[in-house]
Amino acid sequence: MIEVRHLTRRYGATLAVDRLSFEARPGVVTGFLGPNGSGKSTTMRVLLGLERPDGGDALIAGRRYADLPWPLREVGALLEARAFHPGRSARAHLTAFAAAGGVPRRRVDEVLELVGLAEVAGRRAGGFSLGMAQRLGLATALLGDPAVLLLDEPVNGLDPQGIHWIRGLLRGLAAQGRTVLLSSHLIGELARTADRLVVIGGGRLLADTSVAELTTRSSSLEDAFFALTSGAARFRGADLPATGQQEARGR
Ligand SMILES: Nc1ncnc2c1ncn2[C@@H]1O[C@H](COP(=O)(O)OP(=O)(O)OP(=O)(O)O)[C@@H](O)[C@H]1O
Repeated sequence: MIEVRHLTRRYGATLAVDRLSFEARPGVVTGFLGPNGSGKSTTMRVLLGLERPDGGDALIAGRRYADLPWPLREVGALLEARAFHPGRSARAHLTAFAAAGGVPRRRVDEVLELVGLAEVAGRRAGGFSLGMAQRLGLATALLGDPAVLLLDEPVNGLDPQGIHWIRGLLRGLAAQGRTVLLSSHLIGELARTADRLVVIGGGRLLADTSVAELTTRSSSLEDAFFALTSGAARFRGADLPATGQQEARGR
């Protein structure tokens, strides 16, 4: 479970996240959608304890990241594709991570198999294509067998076959009861993978809705996205979660 409650984060004069509230629940792929610069990565970085909020809370399994006893086993994250030492092999990278996070070593081969990197596990990760690097990032996220996954634009660099594969993987992980939060600025891509969509713009919640509902209310998903992000949305209010509605009513 992920809970973001009235989260605010500023960078100087820029209000990157503005009293944002939403939840991502177990068993569901939640798409986190917004144009470039809308605050998605900032929200994820706060959830992962990499940034401090100026206000509000960002909780995983009811706790702030810093208060999780075994973070690697509670939450797996993919923020940047090439977050590894280029001279290390994929196996060495994962083994070092496993040792640091208290994860049994046998899990390394399991995740290499899961992401389709078993055959190249001994190669220098610095020579990996972007698609292979994304797979290694996913393997790292899955290492601790976490109940919560936070993935920032995970399909970047993947070919159509890779995108198809990652969709199946993420849906399978949600079907096992995990919480999956998946960010993108592309609505079409998210709609194929996610069950629910949390849409933000300018750091604020614009809609919290199901893909099915958004589809029935608009002539196309792209139209719905443009309507929402241009401020012409009619979804605001109707689809806001209870906390957001209370806030909108001035509580
Ligand atoms: N470290 C930082 N210092 C200053 N401003 C920042 C910093 N990080 C983000 N911002 C600003 O905060 C706002 C939100 O950025 P953020 O990266 O969270 O958006 P995003 O939705 O993830 O965008 P993208 O889809 O391009 O990744 C932007 O205006 C950005 O310029």
